This record gives sequence, C-alpha cells and structure tokens, in this order.
Amino acid sequence: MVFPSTTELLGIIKQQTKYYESYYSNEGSPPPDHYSSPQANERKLPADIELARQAAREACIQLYELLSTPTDILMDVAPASTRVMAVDFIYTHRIGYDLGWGDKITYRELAEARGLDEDDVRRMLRLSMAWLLFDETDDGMVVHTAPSFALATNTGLSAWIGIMTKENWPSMLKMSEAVVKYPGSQEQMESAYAMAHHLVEPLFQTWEKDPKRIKRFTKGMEFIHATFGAQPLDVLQGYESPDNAIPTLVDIGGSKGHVSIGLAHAHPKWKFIVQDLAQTIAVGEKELPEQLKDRVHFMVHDFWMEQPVKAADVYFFRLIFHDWSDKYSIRILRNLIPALKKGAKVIICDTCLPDKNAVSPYQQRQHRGKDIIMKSFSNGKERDATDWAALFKGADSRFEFLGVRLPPGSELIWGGEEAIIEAVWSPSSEDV
Ligand SMILES: C[S@@+](CC[C@H](N)C(=O)[O-])C[C@H]1O[C@@H](n2cnc3c(N)ncnc32)[C@H](O)[C@@H]1O
Repeated sequence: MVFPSTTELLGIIKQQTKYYESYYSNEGSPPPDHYSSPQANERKLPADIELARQAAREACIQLYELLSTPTDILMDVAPASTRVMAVDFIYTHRIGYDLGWGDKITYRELAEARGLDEDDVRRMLRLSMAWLLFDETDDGMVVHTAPSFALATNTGLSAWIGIMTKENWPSMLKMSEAVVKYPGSQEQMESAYAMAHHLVEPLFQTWEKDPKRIKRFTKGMEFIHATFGAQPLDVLQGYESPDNAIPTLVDIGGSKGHVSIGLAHAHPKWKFIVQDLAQTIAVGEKELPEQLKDRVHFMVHDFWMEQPVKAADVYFFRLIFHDWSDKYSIRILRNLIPALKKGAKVIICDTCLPDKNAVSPYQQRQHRGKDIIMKSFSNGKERDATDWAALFKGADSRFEFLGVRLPPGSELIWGGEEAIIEAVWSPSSEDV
C-alpha cells in the first residue's frame, strides 16, 4: 500500500476542512466544537459535507501517525487505555447523567450523590477532561462538554459504551490466552469472552437470565442501527410484491424489532415477524408502537431449531452471522430449508470486509477490529464477499448466491458499512 506523504495529507486536510467549514460559514456561524451546544453538535450534515469531515479527520490521524516515531506508536497504548478507563468510570457511576447542559456542580456534590470519595472523583474527572469529557470552570465547578453530555443523555450511546467497556473490554484482554488454549476454535464456549466472563453456558443464554444486560444490549443495538445502520428502505429495494399479495419478512434474531419497525414504516404493504429469545421478545412486544401491531408480530424462536414460519417471502438476518463461526452459521441457514418456498430470499445485513489494500489502514483498523471483536466475543467472524458466497454454498447448493451490494449512503457509515448480502432459494424442478 502506498501511503500519502505529509505534504499530500496536509493538502487533503486543508481542502476538506475548508469545504466542511464552508457549510457553516455560508450560514454565518463557525463549526461546532466540544463546548458548543448539543443541538449544534447533533446536527445531521448533508452527505458531501459529512464526507469532507470524515476525510479530513482520517487525514489528520494519518498525519499524526506519520509524525510519530515507532516508539510513539507503541507508547500511545497507555493514554488510549486511560480513555477507556475514564469512559467506563463515567458510565459505571452515571457521573453527570442528571446534570443539565450549562449547569454547574461541585466535585463534592458529584461524589456524595454516588457514594464515592471526592478526591477519587476529582482525579478521575480531570483525566476525563483531558479526553474532552466534562470541563472545569474557573471557580472549580464541573460542567458538561458536548461529548460528556451526549454520553449522559443519549441512552443508546450510553448502552453501547456499556457493552464496549463491560462486555468487550475484559474479553479483549483474554484474547492472547484464548488462542493458545483453543487454537482456531469455532466454539462460542471457547471464546475469550467465555473465558473472561467465566461463562457456564453460551452468552446469549447467560444474558437471557439477566434483564439488565438484555436491556443494555437491545438498547445498544437499536442505537447502532439508528446511527450507523443501512437505511431500511434499501434492504427491501426491488422486493415489492408484484401481485398485490401481502409479503412477509421474518426477522430472525431481530432483537426488539427496531429494524422491522423501520422497514414497516417504509413498506406499508409488508408484514413482519420478529423472532428472538424470550426475554428479548418480551421487551419488543412491550415497546411496539400501537399503530404497527397489525403488521409487526413477535415470536419466540430459537434459530438452532427448524424455522416455524413456512413459505415467507424474505428471511432476514441483521448482524447475526458475524456472531457465529462457519460451522454454526451453516447450521442456522440449514434450519431455514424446510420452510423455504422456491424463490424465497435470504437477505443478510452484515459487514462485507473489503480487500486488504482497497481501503486505508485507518479504515482497515475499523474492519479488522470488528472481525477480532467478533472472534473474542463468540469465535464469530466478519466475512468478505468470497466468504459469504462460500457460506451459502456450504449450507446447501440450492441457495443461489446473488451477491453483495452496499446500500446508497453506506460510504457515510464510518468504518462500519453494512452490506446487503442476498441469496435466493432455487431448487431444481425435481427438488420442489
Ligand atoms: C447482534 S444482535 C442483532 C440484533 C438485530 N438483528 C439487530 O440488527 O440489531 C444478535 C441477536 O441474536 C439473538 N439471538 C442469539 N441467539 C439466538 C437464538 N438461538 N435464537 C434466536 N435469536 C438469538 C440475540 O438475542 C440478539 O438479539
């Protein structure tokens, strides 16, 4: 891979930042910073401006790394881990979760409200401030910055941070041990996560017995979908029923139905059946908007069992297969077969890894990071286009692989573009 020079990177930064800033200067205001209001920071930018912002950000990181010595690169691990610690501290103790934007509070009040030592809180928050979370006023009071306010008030973002620090972080530190103990394992119970959390049964069953974890996970998944997900419209693009029949989509492992709900709004003719484990389905049923109750249904179904909904038009899986190794992913696909009618579509929304040299090392970092997080989590994996084709072929030759497409706008999804991976059930006439 050819890396841009410092001069080229400076050129990119200058050009892209100027373009990004032009959007604000046309409106007569500067771009927001970490101290600007939440409204200014949460504003959704037009696609071209957002792309310019991302390009400038990536070039800045590349420039920073180009100006780093080999020792610098390695020594950066220490501050990076203190950032995780600071975020975990705030999340764990809900520091500032009831502090309004612009409100001030003393360290003592923060500590007393959480039953913590004042000096511990001061030191942890001064570390957090160095990472742009909270600020201290001239008179020694604590106030929010835009990032700390976002963590405190965006329940989905907060849940996602909790998943990262409480669930993932301990398992990442077990990874090196797991690959020695269980080399090349495809088993969930042999994952770094299982080791770190001392699992006695598979993780989804473990979570099922812990309503707080289920709530955090469903909330976090909903946030990821709303913030980085492929737009529901694109998933069913080209699938409108030609004959006025009411088509059905089965959303397998659909959590609390956030994707099906989005799809239901976009496709008023379709019916949706969301399947998941019992606790998750209970959350979904409780939260389902009244006006969708006739078209979005929930069903407890374990995808290790045969699919009970026969002859649906689409069997949909979002962010399911990356949780599982090939051995288990093939099992999930095979459990569909008795239910499939000729022409039924299997639509998967998941990552499709780009070629190693097709994207910058910075973007590779996101993709490869996700791949190894899935390994540490459950010995799952992210797949490239060849892997996806092989998965369907390995499940059954009657799955005709239709390919992978990236929905419009996926280039805006930083490091996490969700591909749409499709197959059609095509038995030969003797098989039908
Ligand atoms: C990574 S989440 C994806 C959720 C949702 N599809 C989304 O895109 O936000 C995986 C989902 O699979 C569900 N799941 C795990 N094991 C399952 C099983 N054996 N049968 C059905 N669902 C299961 C989990 O409860 C969870 O909701």
